Amino acid sequence: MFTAINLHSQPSLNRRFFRTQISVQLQSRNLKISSCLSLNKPKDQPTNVSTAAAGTGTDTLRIILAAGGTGGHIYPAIAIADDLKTLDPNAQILFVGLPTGMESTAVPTAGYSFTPIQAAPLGRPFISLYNLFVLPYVLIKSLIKSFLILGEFKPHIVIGTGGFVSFPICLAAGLRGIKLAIQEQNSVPGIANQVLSLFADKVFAAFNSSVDCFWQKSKCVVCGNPVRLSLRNYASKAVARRHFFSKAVVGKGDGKVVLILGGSLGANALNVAVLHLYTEMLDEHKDLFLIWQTGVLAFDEMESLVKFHPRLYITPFLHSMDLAYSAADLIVSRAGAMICSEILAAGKPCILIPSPNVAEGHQFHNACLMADVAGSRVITEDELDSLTLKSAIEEILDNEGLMTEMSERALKAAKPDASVEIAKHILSLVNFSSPQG
Ligand SMILES: CC(=O)N[C@H]1[C@@H](OP(=O)(O)OP(=O)(O)OC[C@H]2O[C@@H](n3ccc(=O)[nH]c3=O)[C@H](O)[C@@H]2O)O[C@H](CO)[C@@H](O)[C@@H]1O
Repeated sequence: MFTAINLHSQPSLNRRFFRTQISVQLQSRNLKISSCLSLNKPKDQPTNVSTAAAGTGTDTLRIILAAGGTGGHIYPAIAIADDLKTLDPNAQILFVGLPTGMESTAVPTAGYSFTPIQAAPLGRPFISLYNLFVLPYVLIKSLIKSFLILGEFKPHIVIGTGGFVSFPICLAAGLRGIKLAIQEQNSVPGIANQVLSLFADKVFAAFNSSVDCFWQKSKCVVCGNPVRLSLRNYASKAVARRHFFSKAVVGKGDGKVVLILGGSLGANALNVAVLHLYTEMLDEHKDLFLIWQTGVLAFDEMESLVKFHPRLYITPFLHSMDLAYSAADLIVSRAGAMICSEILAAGKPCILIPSPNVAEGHQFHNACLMADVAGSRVITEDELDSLTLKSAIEEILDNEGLMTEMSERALKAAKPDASVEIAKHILSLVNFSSPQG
């Protein structure tokens, strides 16, 4: 039935193939990322701790933002930094993250100083070589580096938005009695943020449900997730669609656009399902357009298997998420907390496929919450195949009334000003009033 390639016949082989691909590409990508580090440094920005702190008077606000690993932790930190800068343009901001993580390029690109530290993920609670030897060694090393950074930069506050790299510097700040705030994106907090909440002055939670899980409920304030400034203002649908498709094909932009997102790293299960359905869907629906973000690691593989189609845009990573959200009528995505919050802010109907491979199954809880507040459809990875996904997409696209209802509910549940609210809380935590009033 499907003309592209029959991957169903070899599911286990496929998974193994993807895993091998991932580890091989990861190694080469790490090399590429570290070598781009210097190329991506903004010229007008200081690039390390001492130069970032240099010239700062005693009355200049100094903030460290600790974030890393994936976009879901890095972009909320950048959103908070942008709003802090709007409120206090003189504030000195330093980001701390992994030397080879996505943050090492995303942060300098956003115009902020970045200093790397090595860190390791907290192990699960069982006895293993990793937990007994590797973790304590890396943790002690990263704590020492964190104390040095704190001593040199002298921040008034440290803000952690997650990723295991944020743990040592936040812990060091807590131990040194420096003000500490953490931001939890998910509906269920991870263990690192639970531990850090013991030292934190404030916990910015995205959802009420995560407050219920925190040991330190009195420190929590529910603000929503900090959505980037660029995702709070959208271009028109027609302009956005012409960014992805040729004018001759997209015309006045009357067709339907489905945006497929695998999260900042991509999602193999979703890629395989889309690979099986895209030709049939595009053939059956002549007004349908697909924007498909595969993730960097799977892109070469997917691109080599996909046949060119003028109504298909395939990319490893979307650098203009504002245009992607604006172009879309329907979004099919993993249930990462930031993407969920951005979908609400954009007011779009969505189908969510939560990743089963995340701590405490938090994406499933995020997806259930989205179903509750915005009527989002949820397909578990066990249920996911091309037929299930195709009929879920068609059910929504064929029902204008349902699409409008889902959009309205999403907009009603959105908290687009979360980042401004968090920035204001931070200024009051450190007793700095905004020069902007
Ligand atoms: C595998 C994993 O650990 N996933 C976690 C990670 O997801 P992940 O990093 O995928 O985070 P989200 O899906 O929540 O957000 C991704 C962020 O990257 C941006 N983006 C994404 C794709 C793209 O092509 N371009 C782009 O700019 C999005 O606009 C968004 O701001 O952090 C989330 C927030 O803690 C968690 O809920 C997820 O469970």
